[in-house]
Amino acid sequence: MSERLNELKQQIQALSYAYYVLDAPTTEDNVYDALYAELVAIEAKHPELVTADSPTQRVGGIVLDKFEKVPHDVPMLSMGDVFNEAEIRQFDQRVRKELGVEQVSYTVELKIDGLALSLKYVDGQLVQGATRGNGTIGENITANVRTIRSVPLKLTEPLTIEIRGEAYMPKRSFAQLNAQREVDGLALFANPRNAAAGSLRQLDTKVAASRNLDTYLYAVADSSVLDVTTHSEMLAAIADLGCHVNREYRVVDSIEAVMAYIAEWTDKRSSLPYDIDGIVIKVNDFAAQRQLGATVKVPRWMIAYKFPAEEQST
Ligand SMILES: NC(=O)c1cnc(N)c2cc(Br)sc12
Repeated sequence: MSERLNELKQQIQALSYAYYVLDAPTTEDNVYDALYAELVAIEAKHPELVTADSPTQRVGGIVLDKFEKVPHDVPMLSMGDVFNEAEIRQFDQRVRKELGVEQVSYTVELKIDGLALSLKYVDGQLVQGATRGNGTIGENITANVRTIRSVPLKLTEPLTIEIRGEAYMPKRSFAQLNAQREVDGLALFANPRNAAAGSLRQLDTKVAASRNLDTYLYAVADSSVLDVTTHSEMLAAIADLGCHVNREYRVVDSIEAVMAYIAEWTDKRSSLPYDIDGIVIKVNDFAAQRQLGATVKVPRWMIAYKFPAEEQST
């Protein structure tokens, strides 16, 4: 029986990964539903065989009375914002001067307009999900994070690692949620970011599970756990571990190429199924990042170019 149970868990996990992480469903919903129903039935008969990484354990039906505070051993820093080309060029000049080089490789990424998230794994098992909080103390929202289908409950490797990123609500989920709140006479959320934050701060996990949240993961608290020397290699490594990584990142070798990427996504951002509020520009090489270091509040090797505030439609 436990053999069939493990087979079902692997099959369901593979289908769920394809659907929620690769955004490429490989089977009809009814096939998934039948496998899931069989797993639920076997676990109901053999509760001793239920494991924390079973797909049935995502919505625990837990109602907390509060969120406990948890420390971030490695502070979750924010980043400096820039608003125009001149400031981007100043960043590039400072970086090349401090590194003593003519040319620097940058990783450019979409800045997801969501809520910063920390995911701690021990031997590959998800043991804690937390908010950024003030950067050194966050809130333990593990029960809610487990309900996000793109968050792996178990990594493909038994690593002990802290992976960070953004939880967000897709635009379509936001529109559906506000439409239902309108019908129910409830206050509407102002934007998907507030809706995602409000959903993850729900004490009732069933509510969080109903909000169709998603994640894009883009950092590791201690990259020495992985055999990587650059940010782009790290992104590929956490994608291989089963994390949802945004595919639009690029490695570029000039600030001109950074500008071109910004121009491209300034035009295309409204067509994305999720909100972005800027472009993140990072020195790609980890040794160079260490050489540049950080101020008390922000790293000196990355900046966020923020899009101009959108005209509010009247
Ligand atoms: N890809 C990234 O690095 C990224 C994307 N979206 C965000 N909201 C943030 C925030 C920080 Br801090 S980094 C980052």
